[in-house]
Amino acid sequence: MTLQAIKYQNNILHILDQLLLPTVSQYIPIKDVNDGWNAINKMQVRGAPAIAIVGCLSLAVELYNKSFDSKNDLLEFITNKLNYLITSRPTAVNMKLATDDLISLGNELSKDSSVTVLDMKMSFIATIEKMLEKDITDNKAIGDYGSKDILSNVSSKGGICVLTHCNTGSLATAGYGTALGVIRSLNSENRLERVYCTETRPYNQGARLTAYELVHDNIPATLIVDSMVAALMSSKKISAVVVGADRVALNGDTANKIGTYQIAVVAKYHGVAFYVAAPFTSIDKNIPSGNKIVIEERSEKEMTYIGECRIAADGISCWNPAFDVTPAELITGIITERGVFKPKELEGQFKL
Ligand SMILES: CSC[C@@H](O)[C@@H](O)C(=O)COP(=O)(O)O
Repeated sequence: MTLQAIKYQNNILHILDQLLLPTVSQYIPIKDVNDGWNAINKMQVRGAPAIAIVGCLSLAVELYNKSFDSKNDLLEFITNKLNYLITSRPTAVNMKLATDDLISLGNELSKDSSVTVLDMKMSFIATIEKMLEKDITDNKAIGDYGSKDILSNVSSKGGICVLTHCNTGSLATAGYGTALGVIRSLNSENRLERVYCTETRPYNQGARLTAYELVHDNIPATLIVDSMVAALMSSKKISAVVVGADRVALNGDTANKIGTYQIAVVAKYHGVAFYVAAPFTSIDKNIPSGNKIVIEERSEKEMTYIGECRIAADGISCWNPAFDVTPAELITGIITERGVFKPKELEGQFKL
């Protein structure tokens, strides 16, 4: 059975509480946008695509039981709720792009006199529900394109070793995953000898979540500490690094989990291909380059404690940026549901 971070049926939404993983698997109900905002902000759900899907579904659940006097009231309601959801976490762009799409749908429907208030409400709900399905289809396409591209650049016909960072799998998406989707595809084609996953300090998405998914799916995997990446590349044959993205700028600069940038630098030094796997819903065509990306800074408690146990010296000050930006020049390819692009080819995709 595949892992499911998001369970949605008949307008009832539950999410797997990722703060409790890997020791406890517990689903919690999300009954409205406030619950959605809190779950995203506390990182009970995380990962750029999952943040947008849960945020939007929390709105769908709230909308379902509400009635509106006019289409203007409905549009104002969803605009306010969506703009609130965007404030839950600032770096991933997916929630913002979903907001723009839903508001422009609202503007279109409000002008159409054949559409009733109820039609408009149901149309929002149906559009949001489709996000779940589309994310899985997109991830499978990412997996196929990515595995083909990686394999086309290796001479061996046998299994290869890859490295990934953070969690980009079923827990970060509607299912299958982006970078982890590429790894799943390599594995299902019997071309994966081993995936190495980093612990991903300070929140440990790699040790807690990616390792959990890999063990659950019987994928050959080895956990390493973040500071072992250079040693790994100098002592083992790593064919590629595949990571996800929270926001890709138009020039290909990519914000992803803190530590991604240093892995890209080390990969360049060792001549290892470095791929970003991300759906178009993670590409921000309004940002020309990575220096315009807002980087979320999180509580120092994530660094100074493990659970309730303090591990850092009392009184030390901390800096805890949750993401960093990998410059486009370090990226071999951006794997999307429409194919694999060089960073400089990305802009052209928005002119088609
Ligand atoms: C498919 S998930 C891609 C990214 O969102 C992922 O790599 C990542 O950085 C997640 O960060 P997180 O802070 O856990 O939300």
